[in-house]
Amino acid sequence: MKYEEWEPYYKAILEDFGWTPEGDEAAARLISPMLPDPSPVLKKIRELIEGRDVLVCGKAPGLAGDLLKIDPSGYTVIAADGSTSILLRNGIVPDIIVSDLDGSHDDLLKANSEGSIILAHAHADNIDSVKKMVPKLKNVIGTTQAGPMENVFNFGGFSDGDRCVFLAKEFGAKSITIIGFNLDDTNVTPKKLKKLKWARKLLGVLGIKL
Ligand SMILES: Nc1ncnc2c1ncn2[C@@H]1O[C@H](COP(=O)(O)OP(=O)(O)OP(=O)(O)O)[C@@H](O)[C@H]1O
Ligand SMILES: Nc1nc2c(c(=O)[nH]1)N=C(CO)CN2
Ligand SMILES: [Mg+2]
Repeated sequence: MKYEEWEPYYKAILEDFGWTPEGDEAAARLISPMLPDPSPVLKKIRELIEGRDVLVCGKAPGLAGDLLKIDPSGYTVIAADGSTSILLRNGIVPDIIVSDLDGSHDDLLKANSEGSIILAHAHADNIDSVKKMVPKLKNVIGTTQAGPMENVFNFGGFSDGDRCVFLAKEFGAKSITIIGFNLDDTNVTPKKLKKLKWARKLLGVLGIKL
């Protein structure tokens, strides 16, 4: 999704959470010089997604059960952040992890060392994690929810799970199968529930009803 198309949703999210863009913009400027040349990683992402069946994994409690019903081997597996830990425990190394670095750092590093590409998302509230983790990662590109920079990308989407789906769309997936999502989960904080509501709305923009 082009930034011009994303921006109205971003503005509405900022307003809904009572945030301003400056913190996100500062985070993008912070991560930018920490990143290696994105071209080889972008090429790998395209190879992994374009024309391929993609499996997006969220971190809802149902993920482990959903994994019993599907054979991930025919898919490009994209993990939303915290779902990485559950996937690793089930013997699955995600091809790509979309993360704002608030899941298990050890599991993120383990998956990365075993081949997972990382999309590290910088926002106003994860600056310490960006500073700590990004220098330790390889095969990493940076993302932002604010205006993109030359090497800090915005493919659309807000929380890790919906950003996985926007990524799959952007890079031309043949199909997108979504597991480990429960957007009506009442067992979460009010802030998380608000993020899940946004996930439903943003997936709706892509024509995906969950
Ligand atoms: N019931 C659920 N609980 C948690 N995550 C869910 C659920 N259903 C779907 N998901 C997706 O799984 C992703 C898991 O990522 P993660 O737990 O790191 O959350 P996040 O996006 O960083 O949000 P937060 O800042 O609240 O942790 C979420 O972004 C969300 O889109
Ligand atoms: N400023 C800010 N941005 C976010 C936040 C958050 O907590 N604060 N959480 C997200 C979930 O992936 C995505 N973006
Ligand atoms: Mg996260």
